Amino acid sequence: MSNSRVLFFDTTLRDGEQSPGATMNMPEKIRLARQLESLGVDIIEAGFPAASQGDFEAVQAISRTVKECQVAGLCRATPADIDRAWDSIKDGANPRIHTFLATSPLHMEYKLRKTPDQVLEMAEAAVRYAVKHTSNVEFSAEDASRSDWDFLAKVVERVIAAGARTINIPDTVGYAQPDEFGALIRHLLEKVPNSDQAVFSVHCHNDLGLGVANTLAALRAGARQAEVTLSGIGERAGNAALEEVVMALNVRKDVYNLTTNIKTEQLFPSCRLLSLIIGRPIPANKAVVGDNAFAHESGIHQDGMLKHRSTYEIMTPQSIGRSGTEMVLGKHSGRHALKSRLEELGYRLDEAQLDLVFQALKRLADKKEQIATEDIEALVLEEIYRIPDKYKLVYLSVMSGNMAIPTAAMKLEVDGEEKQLADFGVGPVDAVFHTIAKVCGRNPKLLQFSVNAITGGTDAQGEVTVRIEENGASAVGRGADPDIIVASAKAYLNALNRIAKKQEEKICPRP
Ligand SMILES: CC(=O)SCCNC(=O)CCNC(=O)[C@H](O)C(C)(C)COP(=O)(O)OP(=O)(O)OC[C@H]1O[C@@H](n2cnc3c(N)ncnc32)[C@H](O)[C@@H]1OP(=O)(O)O
Ligand SMILES: CC(C)C(=O)C(=O)O
Repeated sequence: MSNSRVLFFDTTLRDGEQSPGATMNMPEKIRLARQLESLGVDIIEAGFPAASQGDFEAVQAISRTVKECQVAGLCRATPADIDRAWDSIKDGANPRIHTFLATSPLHMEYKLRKTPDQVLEMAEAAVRYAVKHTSNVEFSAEDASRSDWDFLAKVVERVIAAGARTINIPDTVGYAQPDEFGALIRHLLEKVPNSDQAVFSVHCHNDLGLGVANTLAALRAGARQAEVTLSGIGERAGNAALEEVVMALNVRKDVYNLTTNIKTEQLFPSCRLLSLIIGRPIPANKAVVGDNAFAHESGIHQDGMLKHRSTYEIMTPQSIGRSGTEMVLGKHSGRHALKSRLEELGYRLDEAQLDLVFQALKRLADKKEQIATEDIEALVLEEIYRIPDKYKLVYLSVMSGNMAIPTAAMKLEVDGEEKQLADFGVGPVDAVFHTIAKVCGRNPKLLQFSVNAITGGTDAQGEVTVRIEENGASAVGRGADPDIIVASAKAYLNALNRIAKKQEEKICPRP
C-alpha cells in the first residue's frame, strides 16, 4: 500500500456505543456496519466481545456479514478476553484482534496496580498470545499521551517484536495538544527501531475539542491509521469525527497529500443513519454534516454565494452526500437572495415589487424565527398580487379569554380615511369580523372560515381563508400572519375588498 494512504478505522460500534444513550441493538449494528462498508472504511471495530453475550453475538454477526472491511474486536490484555474476541471474529473475511493496555504512570499505578515492568511483560505476552490466532493484531497503549515517551517507545518496540502489525497511540482523555501529539508520533516513528514493521494509528478523544486536530497532526507526522467515529460520538465528549478528518484531508490535499478509501458522498447518509438509530439529532452547527453546514443566511454571504459559491463554501454539499446549498431567507438576508429565491419559485418581480416583498420579509423575520418557502409565497400574494385595497388594516388589538368578553379594537383605512372602533363578539375572530363590518359599513355573511398553519412549529405563519357573501356577490379572501387573529382580519378585509371591487366593476364596467 502506498505510504500516502490513510486507513480509516471506524469505532462507532465500539467507542461510539460507549457514549451514554447510544446503545444499539443487533439489527441496528448490522445495518450501520453495512453502511460503514458502503462508506469505504477499512476497519470496523464492531464491539468489545468480552463485555457481554450480546456484544459477542453482535460482533460475530457483523464479522459474518461484512466482506469488504476488516472487522476488529477489542479486548483487554488477557488470554480470556483475547480468546473471546477471536471467537467472535474468526468467521469473518478479515478479522483483527485489537488488544490494549494502559502505559501511563497514572493508569499503571492506580488502575492496573502494576509496575512498568509488569505492564511491559503483559503487553508483550498479550500480543504473543493474540498472534497465535491471527497475524492481524493491533496493540493500543491506552493513555499513551500521558505516558513517558521513552517507556512508551519500549512498549511499542516489544509489541511489534511480538507480532503486532498496528500500533495505536490513543489520546485517551483528550489531553494532548496538536503540536505535542504530532511530535510524539514522530518521536515513536524515529526512536522505535522496528517502527517500519507496523502501521501507526491514533485514537483521539475530544475532551478539549481537539480530537480532529490531534488526529490530523498525527497523520502529518506519519501515522497512517485514524481511529474515528461517525459524528464524533464516543465516551465522554466523544472521539475525532470521521467526516471531519476525511473532509480535512480532502479539502486540504495541498497540506496533507494523503489519500483514503472513503466515498465522501456516503458521509451524510452514514451520519444520518447513525442519528436515526441512536435517536439523537445531528447538531445543526455540526461541521460537515450539520443542517447549517451548507446553509447561508446573511445577505452578504448569500450575495457572494450567488456570484461564486467558493466565496463561502470550501466543499460542495454534494461531495458529502447532501442535495444542495440552502439559502435561508431571514432577517439577515439581502435582496439578491430574495430575488433568486423568487425566481426559483417562478415570480419575476420588478425592482419596486421586489422592494415591497423585501420589506415585508424583514417585518416577518422580526416576528418569526424561520422563514419557509410557503411564507415567501404568502408574502408575494399579500404584497403584490392582491387588488388595490379599499379597506386597509392600520392596527388591531384583541382581548379574549375565559374571563373577558371578546373585544376587538381597531383602526382601518377606508378609502384613505382612518376610522377606528371597538366592539364585541362571541369569540375573538367574531369580534374582529363584526367590528370590521361595522367600520366599513357593510353586512356580509360569512360562508367559510379556515385556518391553515402554512409552516410548522408554534411560530408558524397561519393562513386564514374566508368566503363571504353580500347582496348576491361572494368572494374569497386570504390573509397570512404569525398571529392567527391578525391573519383572520387580513383575510376578511381581503374578501371585503374583492366584493367591493366586484361591485365597483358592476357599476362602472371595464371598457
Ligand atoms: C479507553 C477505553 O475505551 S477501554 C474500553 C472500555 N470498554 C469497556 O470497558 C467495555 C465494557 N466493559 C465491561 O463490560 C466490563 O468492564 C468488563 C466485562 C470488560 C470487565 O468487567 P469486570 O471483570 O467486572 O471488571 P471491571 O470492569 O470492574 O474492572 C476492570 C478490570 O480490568 C483491568 N483492566 C483494565 N484494563 C485492562 C487491560 N487493558 N488489560 C487487562 N486488564 C485490564 C482493571 O485493572 C480491572 O482489574 P481488577 O478487577 O483486577 O481491578
Ligand atoms: C482502547 C483504546 C483504543 C481507547 O479506546 C482509548 O484509549 O481511548
